[in-house]
Amino acid sequence: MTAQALDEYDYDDDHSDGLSHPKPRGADFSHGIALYLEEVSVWFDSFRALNNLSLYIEEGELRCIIGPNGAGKTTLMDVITGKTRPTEGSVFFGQTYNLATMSTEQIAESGIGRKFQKPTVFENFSVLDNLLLAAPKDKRVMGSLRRRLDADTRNTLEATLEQIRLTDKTRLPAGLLSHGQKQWLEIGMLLMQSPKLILLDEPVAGMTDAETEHTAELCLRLKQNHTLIVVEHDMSFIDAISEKVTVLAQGAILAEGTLAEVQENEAVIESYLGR
Ligand SMILES: Nc1ncnc2c1ncn2[C@@H]1O[C@H](COP(=O)(O)OP(=O)(O)OP(=O)(O)O)[C@@H](O)[C@H]1O
Repeated sequence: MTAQALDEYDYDDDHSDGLSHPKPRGADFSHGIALYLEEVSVWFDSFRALNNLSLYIEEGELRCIIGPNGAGKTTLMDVITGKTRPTEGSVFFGQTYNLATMSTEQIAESGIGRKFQKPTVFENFSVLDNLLLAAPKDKRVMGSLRRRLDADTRNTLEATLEQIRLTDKTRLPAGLLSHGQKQWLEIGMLLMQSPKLILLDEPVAGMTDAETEHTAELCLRLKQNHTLIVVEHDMSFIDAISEKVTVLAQGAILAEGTLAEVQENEAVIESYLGR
């Protein structure tokens, strides 16, 4: 019961303290493209992990990236989030942000959120406190004497708990959640930052079938308000959520299309899916 748990915090809809307004997100999607990579290569010494890769993700798209081990999927996510710099090529978030020149923190603040495969929630903290800790720094209330939530944060919290279906677990220490629930909590922690683009790295690894199904539903809900890139090996999950699928192999795009289309592609069958 969100309302009761949230009522333990003072409610502040007075924005005059200047802390209550979300930072404006500057990413300009006016051309309909959320993310574009052009002729990106990443060299690790003499090994080329990404090979002249060009990728365009439209605003509101849910793009699935699949491919064999070592194809370059993680490297691609690392390039988007600034963890790895492209050796060649350009990476833009909307029209505005040249990601190749920004720090990981600046990229996160610009509206790109990434969930890694392994959940990293604070196990001793409640679901609610994990979400509050993930709120942008100027909105955190944990250290303050008055546990005060501004209207925006409260609204974001309620919407997030609803999205991740943990509304009835707000007081539970995160360590007591199931593996799937921890993953959803971590997605919720991303949502507290109001990202425009969400990257999910193998979100259903280690999940039960029921959890996988719930995660597919969550991704489809997220798609209503976010652009998503999902890297996953689980084909039944991809089948449940996918529109356009990009198949990577040896750092380059092997095929792109619906899952059915790429599954029939001879090169994809040879290098990844098999017969
Ligand atoms: N820091 C690094 N130094 C050297 N080689 C690296 C580095 N990071 C990745 N690689 C290599 O680049 C290639 C692509 O790796 P990457 O992790 O991007 O693949 P992947 O598609 O995510 O694979 P998986 O499905 O197994 O996670 C691999 O051959 C990997 O060994």
